[in-house]
Amino acid sequence: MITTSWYAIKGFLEAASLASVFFTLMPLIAPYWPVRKVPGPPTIPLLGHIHLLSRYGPDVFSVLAKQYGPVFSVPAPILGHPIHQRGLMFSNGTQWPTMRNTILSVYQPSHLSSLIPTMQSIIESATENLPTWSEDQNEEGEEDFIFSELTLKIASEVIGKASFGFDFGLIKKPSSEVSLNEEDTIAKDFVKQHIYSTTKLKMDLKGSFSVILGVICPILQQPFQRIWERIPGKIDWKVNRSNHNLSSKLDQIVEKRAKNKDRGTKDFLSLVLNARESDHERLHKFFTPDYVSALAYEQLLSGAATTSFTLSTILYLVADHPEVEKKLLKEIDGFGEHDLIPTAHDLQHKFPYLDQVLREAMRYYPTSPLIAREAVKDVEIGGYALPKGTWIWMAVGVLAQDPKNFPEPNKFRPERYDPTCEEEKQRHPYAFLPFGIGPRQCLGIKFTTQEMKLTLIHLYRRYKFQHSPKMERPLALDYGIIYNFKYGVKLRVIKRST
Ligand code: HEM
Repeated sequence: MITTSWYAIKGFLEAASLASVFFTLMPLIAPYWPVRKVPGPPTIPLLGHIHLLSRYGPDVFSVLAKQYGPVFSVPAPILGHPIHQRGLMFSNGTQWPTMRNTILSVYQPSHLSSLIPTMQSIIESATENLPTWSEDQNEEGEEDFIFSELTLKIASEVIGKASFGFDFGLIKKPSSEVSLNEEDTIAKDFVKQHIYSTTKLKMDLKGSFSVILGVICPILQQPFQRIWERIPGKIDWKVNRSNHNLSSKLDQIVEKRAKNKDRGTKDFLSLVLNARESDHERLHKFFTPDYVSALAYEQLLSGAATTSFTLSTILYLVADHPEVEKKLLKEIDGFGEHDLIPTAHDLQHKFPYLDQVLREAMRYYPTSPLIAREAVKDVEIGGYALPKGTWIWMAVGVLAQDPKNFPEPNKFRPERYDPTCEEEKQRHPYAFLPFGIGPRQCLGIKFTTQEMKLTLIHLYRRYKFQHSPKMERPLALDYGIIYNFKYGVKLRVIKRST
């Protein structure tokens, strides 16, 4: 049976691979692409449907957000590709406001603060035995550590607990603590399949003939894909099989949880299932089992790689800026004894410099360099006439490099976010958009900020970090729907004496 979750998963993989193929092929295709003129002064050349408004500065975004926010929806088709529209990320927007309001409770401060012990225990288990390096160690015996792999495990495990209520088993525990029931085993197989789909298979997809064809001639992609899916060994066949496995595991998880009436309210999946079983008939209609699977899976898709990427870039950047490291360690040490776990209130108010470091790292390496909207009717924005169906790609990454808003944009300087400094006061309010903007802004902002701060405080209380000699410069990135590291962030871990 074809399920919504299947579509959401497939959609994500295809969108991600299409985006990376797009970035690779665009410079080659651009000169031959028919350029369409939009009527109305001043004219913007549209490259097919692709349109980078960022060139025109943040003012366009403010118009978008203030006047037209509600008429924009996340585009279902990326590059004209018929991705299914019901998955959350790819939702066409008609049902989404109801969904968003319902699941918003999961992201409320009271629920988030109750997640601190869970997050903290995952962070502690994951980081207790890091391979450390000391100055007197010779180069032969040096330990290099691919930090981005660790942060991905932490971020996935946190989502596993917070969203699915499972221990995904990505972080090793003493064998005496491990006892697997049937649900744990399904959860482990599920996350293994997820990692395979979003890493190895996604990379393979760049070599998929149907995906490349989809970029050049979207109309031909589906028919070709259908043929390739039937030929064992072809990439489309592998993707199809992997999607099927992933989808059936996810459906099993949801089915088992739905049967469990003592599920409680601790994780996202249980909360959504409780909402479905509540008295609201409308919610019952919306939250079909397939939709619940897609929603839960999207937590993993949108929350793990993004958080992991940002955490790793912070460690990478701070390791390269001793003056930032010194200031940060002073703030963290000044908070209190090293075993004092900060509360949600502490995290929000007592680490202002850590806040600035986080923001500057997200400006320097934004996880989502592009955010898309589709005009659902003809609109005029900032004097530009955009016909219905136009895709508007907000290039957050380009904005974040604009020297008008970020003087010396190539410098990593967290102090630029100090609320008392002129640069911060004068900056355009929409110049910094790492979490998007408007009614479809990231739902996980508070969740991820809490998780990242807890992780960084725990790490910097115990360790300092240096770039490994094997760390490439500049950092090599893979371009897709979100950025990723080409070769990982390789660091040396140095135990702190205090
Ligand atoms: C550093 C970490 C993260 C970054 C940089 C990030 C960034 C983003 C961005 C740019 C968007 C699109 C917003 C727009 O179109 O205006 C988004 C959407 C979303 N994010 Fe995040 N995100 C992060 C972590 C998380 C986490 C941890 C979760 C969940 C636990 C999450 C859940 C979501 C959801 C559900 C959406 C879709 C919202 C909608 O369509 O209405 N994100 N995120």
